[in-house]
Amino acid sequence: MENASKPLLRALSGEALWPPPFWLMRQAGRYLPEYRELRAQAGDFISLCTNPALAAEVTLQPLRRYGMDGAILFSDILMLPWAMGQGLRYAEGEGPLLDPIRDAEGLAALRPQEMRARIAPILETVARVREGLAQEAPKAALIGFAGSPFTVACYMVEGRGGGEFAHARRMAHADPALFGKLIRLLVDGTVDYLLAQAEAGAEALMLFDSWSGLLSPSQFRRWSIEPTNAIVRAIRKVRPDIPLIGFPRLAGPLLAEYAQRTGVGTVAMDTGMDPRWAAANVPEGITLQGNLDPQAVVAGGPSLEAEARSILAAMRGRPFVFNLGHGIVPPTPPEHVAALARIIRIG
Ligand SMILES: Cc1c2[nH]c(c1CCC(=O)O)Cc1[nH]c(c(CCC(=O)O)c1C)Cc1[nH]c(c(CCC(=O)O)c1C)Cc1[nH]c(c(CCC(=O)O)c1C)C2
Repeated sequence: MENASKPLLRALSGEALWPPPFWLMRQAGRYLPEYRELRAQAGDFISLCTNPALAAEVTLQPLRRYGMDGAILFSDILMLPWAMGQGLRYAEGEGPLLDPIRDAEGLAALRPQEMRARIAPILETVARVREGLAQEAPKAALIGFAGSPFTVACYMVEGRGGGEFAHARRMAHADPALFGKLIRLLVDGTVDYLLAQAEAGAEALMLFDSWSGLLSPSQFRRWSIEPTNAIVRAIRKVRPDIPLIGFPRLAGPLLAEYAQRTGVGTVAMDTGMDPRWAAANVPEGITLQGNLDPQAVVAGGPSLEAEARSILAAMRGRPFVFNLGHGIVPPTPPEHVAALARIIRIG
């Protein structure tokens, strides 16, 4: 299937389509009973992410129910540090736990040279999802992804989520040489990882920068915009046309500078971003994506409809991909997602 016939790829490449294409962050996952069943079969989360048959199946599950225009590879941003040898486990109810890296010795213990071998099953998943889409959903495009260097570094230094990443942000100020070394390692690893996904069949690539909004403006430029721009330039040398989506969550007005300076063709808006402000301040040629509150989908009813319609109204006439402002949450009733899909399809 050519790019020309896939609405998501057209919108990501700058075309204003109406109704807009849509997909939803974390569209595969715990809110779906069929996911919970498969997850129970796989055992732990890392086993699921490294089992190509099961991970491909989980990736396709939401498309069967809702007909999204995009499938996002089922994996996690922390599979990159895992592939570089950092200890990682997912504790029930606690989220990811890593062996924290706080000094030069910790950083030197990583084994980036092993990354390619360890991601092999993830690349196999990408290839299987492409085959599955060709059979079941030929107009849907496959999105590959990675975390941005800063966001991944937050987890690598802190060892866990759930807070404000004080150790990571402090290291960025107190020892920028060490933090910069970690960021450079991640820039190189992310370029390799994303290009490998593209080679295996990913048709668009997204960088999740979930925590860059915690940074001061000067630190945001140094640790989010600059590394993202380095990744974009390196990918563009090999794949000049592959659509790239950046998601600098909680960036506020720095979203405009991120859009101008990183080189990504699409910026994703978080829940707090006013889509009218983004439409006025992000250059016209850049596609916008977002930004319905995931809690509106949990609630459903008139608020879901009104919120979705106001985003659609703000984005009309502009290259746009409808999505949420952050990931779907587990208590979301599956029928509310179906209602949302109907609202978007009407436009
Ligand atoms: C379903 C899932 C994922 N990760 C985690 C889970 C829950 C694990 C389970 O089933 O128990 C653990 C898992 N992994 C992570 C977390 C968040 C930890 C925290 O609170 O800091 C959890 C619970 C870290 C993570 N992981 C991700 C981000 C960036 C986006 C965001 O901000 O939400 C982040 C920050 C990306 C991610 N994560 C995932 C995907 C692919 C699926 C899809 O989108 O449909 C993607 C793109 C999948």
